[in-house]
Amino acid sequence: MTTLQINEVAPRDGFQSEERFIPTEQKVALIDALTATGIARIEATSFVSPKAIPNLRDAADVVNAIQRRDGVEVTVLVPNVKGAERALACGVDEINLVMSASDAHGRANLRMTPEASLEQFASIIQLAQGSGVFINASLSTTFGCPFEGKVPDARVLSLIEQQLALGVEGITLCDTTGVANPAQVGALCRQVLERFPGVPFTLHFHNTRGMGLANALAAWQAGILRFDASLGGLGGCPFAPGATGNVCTEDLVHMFEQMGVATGVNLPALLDISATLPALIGHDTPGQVVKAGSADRCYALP
Ligand SMILES: CC(C)(COP(=O)([O-])OP(=O)([O-])OC[C@H]1O[C@@H](n2cnc3c(N)ncnc32)[C@H](O)[C@@H]1OP(=O)([O-])[O-])[C@@H](O)C(=O)NCCC(=O)NCCSC(=O)C[C@@](C)(O)CC(=O)[O-]
Repeated sequence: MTTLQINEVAPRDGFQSEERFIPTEQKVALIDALTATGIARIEATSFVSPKAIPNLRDAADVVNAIQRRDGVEVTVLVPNVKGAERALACGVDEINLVMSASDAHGRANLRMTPEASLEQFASIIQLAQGSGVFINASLSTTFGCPFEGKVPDARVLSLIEQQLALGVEGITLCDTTGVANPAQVGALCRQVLERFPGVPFTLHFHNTRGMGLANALAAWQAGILRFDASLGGLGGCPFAPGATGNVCTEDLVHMFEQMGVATGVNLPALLDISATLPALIGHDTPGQVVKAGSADRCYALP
């Protein structure tokens, strides 16, 4: 059976909305620990406006300081050409472009409509030509928008088609505010896999309404093998009202491993790192397995 690919996004999606600044060396230490657990990819930071996201103002310092490990790709979130120039200067493995499927979230988050984002993508792909950097694109509000409600599948499919036509190589479908349900996820995943064979699709869920793991399961049952997830369940887009944490990495890994689906990730190591998060960020995390222990945990008789 194919091993799943887990993309750890806590250093980006998780830290972007934390109130207190996490010192650069602590970010680097966390990333270095995470890349030793068997994850396929780490979203180390984002190259965005430091005024908009002060906690990631040290993006270049983080990318330049982390250890590079064979088999673990370093990706960074990029919204525009300025971000791409900064990312390319650091020698990342992947650029994860971001745009929204809905106009209103696009404007709130990126000050761009989807059409304007696609124009940025075209310039960035030109800029990255010959660099060997993989171009992924994350599509926010794929399953619904906090301002506009349901986003029609036809719009999502059309935007995917336009991204691919520009030269985007991989696509992440994002449930920004945790509105997706497993039936909806299964149906859309089957559609994209059938319509765009060979394109690596990743699913990015937020657990805002407790449907994150169920949605990941539905996506896997439809044939998806790549998942974004965030250590401790941290995360959330600061420009999407009501957004809360991503599906928790250790809970996701635990679920799949318990089902006999290989993730390649060392769960005990991940849990050890997750247990250090509250001290790092100054508050508890929503992760569950770190508190309850693995399902095969047995207690001593009273
Ligand atoms: C949207 C923009 C780019 C508009 O940037 P803008 O159009 O330049 O307008 P602005 O007024 O916001 O710009 C403010 C300042 O930032 C500068 N700037 C502009 N871009 C960059 C850059 N790349 N790197 C460094 N600096 C930049 C820009 O030059 C300007 O500098 P000033 O003239 O004031 O000195 C900016 O406002 C921004 O970066 N916002 C942050 C967006 C963000 O990080 N959102 C959260 C991440 S997306 C997310 O969480 C969703 C996701 C991916 O997880 C999936 C999901 O669940 O949906």
